[in-house]
Amino acid sequence: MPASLTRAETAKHNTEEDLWVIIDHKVYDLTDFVDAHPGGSVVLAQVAGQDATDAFYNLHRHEVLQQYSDFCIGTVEGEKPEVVDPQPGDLSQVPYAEPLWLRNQFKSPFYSDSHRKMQKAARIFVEEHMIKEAQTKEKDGTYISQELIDKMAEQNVLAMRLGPGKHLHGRKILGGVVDGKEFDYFHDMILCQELARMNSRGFQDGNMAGMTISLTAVRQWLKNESLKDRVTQEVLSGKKKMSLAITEAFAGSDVAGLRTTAEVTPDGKHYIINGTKKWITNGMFSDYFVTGCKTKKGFSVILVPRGEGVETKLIKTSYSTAAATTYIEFNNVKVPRDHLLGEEDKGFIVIMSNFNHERWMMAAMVCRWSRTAVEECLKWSHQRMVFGKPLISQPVIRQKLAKMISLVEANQAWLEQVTYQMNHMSYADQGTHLSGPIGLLKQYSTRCAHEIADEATNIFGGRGITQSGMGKVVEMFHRTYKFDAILGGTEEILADLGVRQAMKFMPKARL
Ligand code: HEM
Repeated sequence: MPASLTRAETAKHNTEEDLWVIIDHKVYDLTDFVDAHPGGSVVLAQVAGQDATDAFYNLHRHEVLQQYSDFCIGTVEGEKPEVVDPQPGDLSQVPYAEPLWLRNQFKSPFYSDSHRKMQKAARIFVEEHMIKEAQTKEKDGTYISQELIDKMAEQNVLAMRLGPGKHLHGRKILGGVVDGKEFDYFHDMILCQELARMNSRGFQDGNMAGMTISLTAVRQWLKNESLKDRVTQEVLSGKKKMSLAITEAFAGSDVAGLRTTAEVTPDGKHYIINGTKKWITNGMFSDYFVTGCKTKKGFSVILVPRGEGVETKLIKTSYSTAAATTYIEFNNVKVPRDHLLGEEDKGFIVIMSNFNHERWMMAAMVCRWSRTAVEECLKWSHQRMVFGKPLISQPVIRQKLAKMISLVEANQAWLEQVTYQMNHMSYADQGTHLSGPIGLLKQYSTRCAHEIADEATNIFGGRGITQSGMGKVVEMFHRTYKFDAILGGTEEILADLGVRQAMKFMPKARL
């Protein structure tokens, strides 16, 4: 039991040599921390012996108090802490901080008990095992630990990332809360949105994003069954890593402009691959590269194991190098011919069919990120005092919040509609009927993120452009939402795709 202390007793400890303060009805002995305090000793001396709740929350995130809880020596007699102290798995009580289906007052036709159990288990897993590493790696730029990969493999988190399918049958997910057979696109969406809560955009990609977008293609298109099974087993058990290597410095979306070549050897048994790839997520630590190449009469996709002639170099982008964004050089790399995905010269369909799931995942994640930015702004504008009043008492701030909330809610509602369609369509039908809507959804999500990041940064002011402290979440969101606007297809390409796909079904109607 923490000690019960009076305000009068606390007031006596009012010097730099003996310094207590009250924060949210709890007493903290900061005597041994004064010299180490990042904000310096002067500010602490100014509030020594006093209630420093407002001063503290104007300058620090609540998580600082959780990290330094050892300094707490008791609670003020007859008083109770008021600030919510979130525990792993908790839902946020801030309005609009969770999608409507997770709020007690609201109902949704899309979610079953199984989805709810999965959400809870995923949140606890992320909070207990991932957030700390994510935030550390985001800062120091090093890659995900094998320990975390092993933990994700053990709980089948890696397998879930590929979406629903046979690879999940017989697997128990997150300690058995969901059977692999019942896993659908809503479970998939929930996982994406819970992972996005790590607030570490570079690490988010560093966390096996390469596998998520390349093993799917191998499973769908590689004809050599034993090779397919072996690679799947190696990657889903976390022993090997892989990435998708399509983009080059010479060409991105226009596959026809790619210059990496794959020439068949005179005996017809191998390809010899030459060329370069750029911005390849996870390339630095990948063992396999699903690589787009020019072949005799077109474009082909080939599974290239790391080996002689493959060289990888780190590229620094505006998010963390934890993503392991890579420049790759293939110099006379010899690969057996049965490592081809689909048909030779017909690789376009392999890449195109793979894009839907990737783009939809990105839309789900960026929507969740946008929501986190809204939550941050609601909390901040509620607690921040300006001109003697909370920031939220300014009508201009409420207008900004109204716009941000509306964008997020509209985005989530559309995402759920598309997800429902995915649950009720074959993979092939999704290619025909959903690639347009998914393209539009992704470009809309990132356009919304653009607006939200802009407003959120202005609400946070200087803190919104500072990488530590109160505005760090908004700062990262503003700096990194563009990755979602570019990776997997730029907004312009996707908007165009959406309209062109729609025109394919245009009847000969007249006004
Ligand atoms: C339990 C008590 C406290 C702890 C553990 C603590 C810890 C910290 C930490 C870790 C930082 C670095 C920035 C961050 O991570 O947010 C910081 C910054 C700061 N702290 Fe504290 N602090 C405490 C109380 C206070 C109080 C009572 C005041 C003022 C009256 C204060 C004033 C500041 C200031 C001015 C900064 C610099 C903020 C900035 O750069 O924007 N701190 N503190």
